Amino acid sequence: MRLLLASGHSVTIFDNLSHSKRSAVAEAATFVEGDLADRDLIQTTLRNGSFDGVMHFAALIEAGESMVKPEIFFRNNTASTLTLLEAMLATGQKRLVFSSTAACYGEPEKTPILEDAKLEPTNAYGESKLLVEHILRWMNKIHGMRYASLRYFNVAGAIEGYGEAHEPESHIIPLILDVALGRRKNIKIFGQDYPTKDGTCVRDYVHIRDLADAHLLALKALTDEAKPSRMIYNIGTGTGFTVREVIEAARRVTGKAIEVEECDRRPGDPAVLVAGSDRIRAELGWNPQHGALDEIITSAWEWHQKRYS
Ligand SMILES: NC(=O)c1ccc[n+]([C@@H]2O[C@H](COP(=O)([O-])OP(=O)(O)OC[C@H]3O[C@@H](n4cnc5c(N)ncnc54)[C@H](O)[C@@H]3O)[C@@H](O)[C@H]2O)c1
Ligand SMILES: O=c1ccn([C@@H]2O[C@H](COP(=O)(O)OP(=O)(O)O[C@H]3O[C@H](CO)[C@@H](O)[C@H](O)[C@H]3O)[C@@H](O)[C@H]2O)c(=O)[nH]1
Repeated sequence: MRLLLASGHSVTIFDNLSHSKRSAVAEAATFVEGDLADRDLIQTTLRNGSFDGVMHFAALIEAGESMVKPEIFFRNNTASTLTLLEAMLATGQKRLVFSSTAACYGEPEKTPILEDAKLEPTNAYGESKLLVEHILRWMNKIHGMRYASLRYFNVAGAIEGYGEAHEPESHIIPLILDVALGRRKNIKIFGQDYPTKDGTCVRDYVHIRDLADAHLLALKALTDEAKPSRMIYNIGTGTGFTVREVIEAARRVTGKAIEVEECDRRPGDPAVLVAGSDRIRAELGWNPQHGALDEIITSAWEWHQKRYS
């Protein structure tokens, strides 16, 4: 949103505020409070403006929760996305950037994961997003909908006063920083027996600023009819870190001890998710600048302290 505004775009945010606050929306953006399931309101919103494209971020995002209540993920992430797509078709809006996920892959056969790797999610969250990718393929084939599906790996870090906060918080870096700030007693490590160098899960952490750049590039490509009408890209750095390494990096950055508690595995977590992102680098010129883990955590820490101190 902030990068779009800074690049001269007008932005309309459509969100039901189920997992966010109105205050996160920049003053310069138009805000519509509504649910993805409300086709009439989406259509009215699309008709009220002139849009280069739709960026679709709205979703339930906790892989762990999806293994307890899968039905709400299929309803909210899959069925309601279909409602959005129907509204787009009805209003002649044919460009979409979709927030997909590394969770579409499941447990990879090879690392780094390339976009044509097998797609076998290990959690219902990933499946709910993969189903959208399948729907999009047909929307492209039959209706000519132009789309970019960006499979984010683990997004983290902060930019220009905007950082990572989920409601409730479930993500590893903000949780660790909560411990550093004394807002939580310890960080739980989910699983110590994964086939990784220290037994904890490996993830590829990508800075939110680099992710935002990828969205702008994708939108630009969608408006260029000479570019492919269907794009699928991994968004990650190509370097993975174990949970213990992330905690160690946070200790370095914050100077705090950060107590840990060793816990059982969280159902549905793949052992290793590391991106091969050469395709978006080659085709769209994506050039991530903020990939170093310490830099990501430093930006997150600065933001976290301001927010909660
Ligand atoms: N954070 C990550 O590491 C990560 C990684 C891969 C993919 N993604 C995807 O990126 C997107 C954004 O994730 P985030 O981390 O900012 O999560 P978030 O929870 O902060 O943002 C999701 C937003 O969607 C809204 N929303 C949910 N359901 C809605 C509905 N039915 N109608 C309207 N609004 C609704 C929520 O209120 C919230 O503001 C999601 O689609 C997520 O699956 C995130
Ligand atoms: O208290 C915690 C929280 C997480 N973890 C572990 O830390 C890693 C990262 O977990 P988390 O931050 O919850 O992210 P993921 O479950 O990897 O999922 C994120 O990254 C995915 C892409 O890789 C996205 O699709 C999801 O939306 C996003 O939540 C995982 O191995 C977890 O098991 C812990 O050990 N303790």
